[in-house]
Amino acid sequence: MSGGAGAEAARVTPVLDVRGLSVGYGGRGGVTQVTHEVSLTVAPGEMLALVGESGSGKTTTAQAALNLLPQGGQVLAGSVHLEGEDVTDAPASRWRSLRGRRIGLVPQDPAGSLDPTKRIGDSIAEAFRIHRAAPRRVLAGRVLELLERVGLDDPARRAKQYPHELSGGMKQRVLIAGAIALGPGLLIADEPTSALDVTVQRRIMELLDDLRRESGTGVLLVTHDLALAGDHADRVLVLQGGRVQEEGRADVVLAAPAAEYTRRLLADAPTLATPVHRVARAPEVADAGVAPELTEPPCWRCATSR
Ligand SMILES: Nc1ncnc2c1ncn2[C@@H]1O[C@H](COP(=O)(O)OP(=O)(O)OP(=O)(O)O)[C@@H](O)[C@H]1O
Repeated sequence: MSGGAGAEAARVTPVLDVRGLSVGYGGRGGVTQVTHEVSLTVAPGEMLALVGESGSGKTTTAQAALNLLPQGGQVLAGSVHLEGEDVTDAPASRWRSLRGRRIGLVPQDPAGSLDPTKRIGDSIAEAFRIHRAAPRRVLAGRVLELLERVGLDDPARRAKQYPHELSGGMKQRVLIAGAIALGPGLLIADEPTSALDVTVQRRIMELLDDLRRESGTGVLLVTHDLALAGDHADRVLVLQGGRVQEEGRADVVLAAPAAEYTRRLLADAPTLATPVHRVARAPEVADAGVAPELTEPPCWRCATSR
């Protein structure tokens, strides 16, 4: 776990405040409710992990917070506040402005999320262009700064490359660069590392940790991976069948879960048996092209088993 926003964070306005959110899917034939009065907050600089088995409502909750529910999805009750602004019923035009500027999205599939016909630099510049957020003369420099910020070596060369010339981890770094381009207060990361191998996965999570520490960006992490949540999130919120089962500090909930459902999830989580975060790093092999970096994070699992 890292970040340490904790109690201090509770006193400031959350970057995301979801209250009593119920979502359903359907049409004329009727609506099936899939989440039930879910409430959560993400403070500046904090990472909250939404965990739960497949179908528990993690993605639906994150999509509702972004106002990006798929067709047929509808908010049945509840509210969403972004940095104190009630955006529950905000019009589409307001949401277009909020996404990118105030909320960044880190997608699950880096390979499928970049335009294969666009150079990396142009993809990142797109965020500035859409929001008219940087004059043309400074755009190239801003793109290079971002590529450097997310740990890519030789930013000038990377900016000219196409997605197929980059590894999966590097593509995810590019997408993170695009997501943070306009300095949003909140990043929503839905299984951001599930398509990556373990070593690269860990370095991407460390990058997210660094960004939130340096910029105070809050992160809502959607993951089915309890080990990942335990190693990186400040707090976890456990969903089952669209209902909150428990919520609390990640180290506390995962070391001593109060809910029977969380105990079962932990018992069924094979990765918890192996401290994957302690796997020896071989960045030059697994994540070539990424600048060397980072120190060893503290380990809640080792601490609790000592
Ligand atoms: N587009 C959709 N249309 C109808 N039902 C949907 C749709 N998307 C999700 N659901 C339903 O909503 C419920 C919650 O799904 P959701 O994808 O939010 O769960 P999840 O916890 O993110 O699962 P996973 O980890 O598999 O992504 C499930 O019952 C699912 O079948």
